[in-house]
Amino acid sequence: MPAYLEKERAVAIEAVERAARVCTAVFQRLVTDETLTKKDKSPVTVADFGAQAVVNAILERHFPDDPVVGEEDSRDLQGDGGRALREKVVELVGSALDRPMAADEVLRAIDRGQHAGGPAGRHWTLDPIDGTKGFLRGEQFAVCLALVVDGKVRLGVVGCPNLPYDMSRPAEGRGVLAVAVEGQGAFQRRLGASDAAEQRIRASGVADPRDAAVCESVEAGHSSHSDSAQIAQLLGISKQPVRMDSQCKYVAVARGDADIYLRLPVSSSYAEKIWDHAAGNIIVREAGGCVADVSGRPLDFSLGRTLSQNAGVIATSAGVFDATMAAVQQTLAGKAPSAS
Ligand SMILES: Nc1ncnc2c1ncn2[C@@H]1O[C@H](COP(=O)(O)OS(=O)(=O)O)[C@@H](OP(=O)(O)O)[C@H]1O
Ligand SMILES: [Mg+2]
Repeated sequence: MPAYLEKERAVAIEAVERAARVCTAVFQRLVTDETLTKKDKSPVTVADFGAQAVVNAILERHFPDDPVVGEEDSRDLQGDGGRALREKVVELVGSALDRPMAADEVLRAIDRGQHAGGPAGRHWTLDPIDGTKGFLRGEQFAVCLALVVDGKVRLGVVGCPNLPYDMSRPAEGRGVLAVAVEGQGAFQRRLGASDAAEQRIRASGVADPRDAAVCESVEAGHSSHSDSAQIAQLLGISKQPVRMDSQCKYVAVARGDADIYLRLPVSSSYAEKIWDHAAGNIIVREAGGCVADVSGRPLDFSLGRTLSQNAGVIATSAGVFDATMAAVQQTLAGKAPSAS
């Protein structure tokens, strides 16, 4: 008998692999091109659309009835105004899939990502480039794909083209694909190696919070750096936090590079998007770690396109979860994030 979600796991890995190749190709071709500065946002736009089209086309081929909650839609690619961008994306998608695709097929593939999500049945959720700013800087970004069944994340794949495979031996190459299926543990393999061997990954066994390493967003607008400094102080942590873009932070906790990921709300009006957390969430949990929001509630993926009943995210290895939550609550007590 095939293992639970065996086909979905294989297809999701293939889709993330191909989408990651799209992103890397765009980066090499456009961001490093002398005519474009890294301030130019167009490379990320082309890669975002291209990666979403590629993943959605692969999902449709294997699972035609499964809807997708994806970050992008095709509006900017339509009509005369969208022609230049559309042509670039169509060419990119054709070469990534090894078959030409007509423009309307590409737009339709992108728009398969417009599902509303919710509690019933199956849907995929996709962030074609998570950490767009990291992508443009040539630092960390990730292609993230997850399957939600009956409101719960059951499968997650995070492709991290720029993450060292082994943090203690960075010279041995970059490119990590992390994958987890509910009940089956979390694994990593080398991104870009089709027959790559998989290695089980586990969150750290750190028990004393003073020994913990913290990671957080690069952008202070996405997670409060001042609150995290206060939490680290309460926990007796002297090491500086590692700042990294994207769901690579979940992978860092899942394989013990870091022990605590803090995402501390800056504004009470921002609702986290499910595609920014679904895949990373199951990878950390299957690696033996814990994930909750700043109130200690589990993340609720059954409510549509956002985590509307959660605020922030705390992901840690199991041994430091309680202490971290206590420090988070002490720090945030009586401090309402601004409503702007
Ligand atoms: N205000 C606010 N608060 C919290 N999160 C926000 C906010 N605004 C945006 N985003 C989402 O953050 C995603 C990037 O993830 P990170 O914050 O972990 O990385 S980064 O350091 O900011 O690059 C980023 O994902 P991408 O857009 O895919 O890069 C956003 O979806
Ligand atoms: Mg994102």
